[in-house]
Amino acid sequence: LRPCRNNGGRVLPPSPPGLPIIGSMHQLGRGHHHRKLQALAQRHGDIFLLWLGSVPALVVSSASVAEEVLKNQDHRWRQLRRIAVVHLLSVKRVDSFRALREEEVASLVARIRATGASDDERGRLRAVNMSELIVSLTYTVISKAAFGNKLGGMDPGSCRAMMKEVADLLETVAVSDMFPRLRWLDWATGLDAKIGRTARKLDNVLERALQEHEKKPEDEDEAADLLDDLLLVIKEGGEGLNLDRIDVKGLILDLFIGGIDTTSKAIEWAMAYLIKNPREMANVQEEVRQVAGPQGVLEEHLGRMSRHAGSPERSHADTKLHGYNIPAKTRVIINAWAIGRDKESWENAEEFLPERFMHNAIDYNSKDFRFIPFSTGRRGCPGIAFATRLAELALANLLYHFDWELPEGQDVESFEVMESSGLSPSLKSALTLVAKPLQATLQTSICALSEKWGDAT
Ligand code: HEM
Repeated sequence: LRPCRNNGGRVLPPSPPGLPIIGSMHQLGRGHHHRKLQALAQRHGDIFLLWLGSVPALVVSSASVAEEVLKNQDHRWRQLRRIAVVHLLSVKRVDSFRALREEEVASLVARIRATGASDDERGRLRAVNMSELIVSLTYTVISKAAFGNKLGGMDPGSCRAMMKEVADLLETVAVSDMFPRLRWLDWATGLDAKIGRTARKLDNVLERALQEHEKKPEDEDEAADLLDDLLLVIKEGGEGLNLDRIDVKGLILDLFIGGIDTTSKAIEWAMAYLIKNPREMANVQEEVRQVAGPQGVLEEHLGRMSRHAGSPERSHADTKLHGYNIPAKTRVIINAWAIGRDKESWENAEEFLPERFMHNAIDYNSKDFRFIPFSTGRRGCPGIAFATRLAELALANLLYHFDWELPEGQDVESFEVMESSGLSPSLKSALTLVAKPLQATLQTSICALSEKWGDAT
């Protein structure tokens, strides 16, 4: 209808044909939006406008346009974000949690051994739900880092259930997101009430954790956690700080929402792709086992491995991008998934080739816009060091301590590495694997050798 709509002399980006009232919403369907947006970009270009009801959204699908948006178009700067970057998630502070990470990863390995141990007379190992164990690892590490060993007096099970409620709400599309004038419909459908209930529950938990920390005597022996740090920053009041309780609770909640699922899914996806690509699995296991010590992988080993890796935004004012006029309040969707698979940027874009990232050839931390899992610029992820340290340590230990197989009846060819729908998609089905402990594997090889060569071995 309007490949290059001219709006009062202003040239808007091209947009797919829309329907009355709903605009282009029907093009998005119910899930896998990153794939649908990629297909639309193939037809309409790296930068196009999508009408979500009456709300315009600019979709960016190439590294060069993403660079322009993230570097130059974003002038926001938030005080809270600065605290997260400078005080809570700095490399130095992340270093200080090394013992916590190593302890929790060792406990993950022990849990896999225990859960997967054989319970039948043929000595067959049991399949382990790795998705569940991995998310429990990231949840424990982040909550202990944020609230200390007592987890702010929270019962871990109910806290996780509550975080799931929050994540589900974040994925719910409110009518008012698409049609701001129909805000009353969110009240009528009960969405407002549901949000209110979850917010109150969340606030109670965070308030309790906050009060416990405020009561804590200054000379208490227990090591400081991120909530202690935050209270100290506020007390010292530097940098013109003017934060209230809601800000403090909001920031801690951000760490939970931003950190737990993202990091566990990164580990889960890496495991799934390695299972699907046995040659890559063998290569990376060989390297991990050469570098690690007898106890497994410690953080000091990671740097010696060559495979070690060194919400919609809104434009606030009318602006120009690639020759197009972008009206104020347009949402911006950067399809990092499509950018990471762009054939212009990547050879064999759809293939799983970890060698691309060997020796840190590609900088995923803001300099190379062809690969931006953590976004970049002032909206970029402040938890990048926290996430990569934990994910690398966990993954390296999983690969060191076990050989991995699919459960009986499944084979690599039919194993589907496919994502679910949702804000940060996980695998469509939980990752269930058989973990053969290293010792058992060695023993099996020795037995095989003995059979082959007889007693001489
Ligand atoms: C592999 C793991 C992770 C990935 C892929 C990831 C990715 C991202 C991305 C793409 C954003 C920008 C979202 C936007 O544009 O609105 C973001 C924001 C954020 N991330 Fe992460 N993240 C990860 C882990 C973590 C961890 C472990 C933490 C904290 C412990 C964390 C804390 C945050 C926070 C607080 C924000 C919001 C920043 C702001 O509002 O300015 N993330 N993350």
